Amino acid sequence: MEDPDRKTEVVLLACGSFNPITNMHLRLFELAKDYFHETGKYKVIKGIISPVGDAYKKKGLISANHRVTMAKLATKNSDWVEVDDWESCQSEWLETLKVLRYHHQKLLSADVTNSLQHVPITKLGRKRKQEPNRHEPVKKKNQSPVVKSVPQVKLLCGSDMLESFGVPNLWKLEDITEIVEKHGLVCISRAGNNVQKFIYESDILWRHKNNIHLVEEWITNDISSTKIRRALRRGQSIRYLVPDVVRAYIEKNRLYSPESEDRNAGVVLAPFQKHASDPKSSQALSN
Ligand SMILES: Nc1ncnc2c1ncn2[C@@H]1O[C@H](COP(=O)(O)OP(=O)(O)OP(=O)(O)O)[C@@H](O)[C@H]1O
Ligand SMILES: NC(=O)c1ccc[n+]([C@@H]2O[C@H](COP(=O)(O)O)[C@@H](O)[C@H]2O)c1
Ligand SMILES: [Zn+2]
Repeated sequence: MEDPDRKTEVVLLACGSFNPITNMHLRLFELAKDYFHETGKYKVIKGIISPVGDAYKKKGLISANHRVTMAKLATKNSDWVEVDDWESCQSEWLETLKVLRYHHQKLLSADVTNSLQHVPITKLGRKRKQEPNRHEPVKKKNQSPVVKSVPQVKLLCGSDMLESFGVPNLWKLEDITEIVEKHGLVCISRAGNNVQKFIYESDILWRHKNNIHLVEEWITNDISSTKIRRALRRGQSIRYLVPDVVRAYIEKNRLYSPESEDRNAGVVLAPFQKHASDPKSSQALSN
């Protein structure tokens, strides 16, 4: 029997440039975890940082190799947030929905593997033949079944990312719908954004507002990667704004300069290239 007090397990996935990762990116995870635990209904079991690939073509985006390394250094002392480089290793830019699907699928496969490990070897062949790809709770002899649902993968973002859903040609309406319908979104407030009004003004977001978790950041902190890169270009200190190991890595490799800021200058951002001709994405959230 399913325990009604059992908490829903959640994995938080943050997608972005992380150019470079800042203390604020790490704070996003802590804020979201506190929020979910305070509801009493969820248990956050893992946080994943997925730096975007170079094919995103954002102006000033330095190589994924460096961005992933910095994110790994920044999270090496965390016992629950990790970096996944699958997205950044793809040769083409990937829609965020595909990244969410990938991580959900990965958890599903891990869960099935774990379940099968509990099934006696003699039964494995038969079980596989009868129920291909079925995800079933494992029933041990003389025990109640171990009901284990696969964790939900929720997209963790700042309010600027949520509001970017309204930028023409940037997101496909069907992607936004699947993100809020099947996965869910956790959005941390960010200075200058009025995300509640934004949700109110979109029928799709309003319909799924129960799956959009808004987290107020009371101890405000407006660090951004853009400001970090700007300070570095000007030879100013970034100490206490990014983890010290990240600062040391940037200095050692002389990562940000006026030249690096010019990378991809004049190049069209991948989502615009991909969606410009798609009428479904032109006005993603027009009502
Ligand atoms: N200060 C912040 N408050 C809330 N969310 C934030 C903050 N900084 C970053 N985020 C969120 O972190 C995710 C990754 O963001 P991203 O890599 O673009 O960092 P950024 O600081 O916004 O960088 P850039 O200035 O280059 O756009 C996004 O969802 C973004 O909204
Ligand atoms: N249609 C989409 O799925 C879509 C569009 C724009 C940006 N994104 C993602 O949002 C993130 C935005 O990062 P930046 O704020 O650094 O540009 C990136 O991970 C990018 O891949 C996804
Ligand atoms: Zn950003």
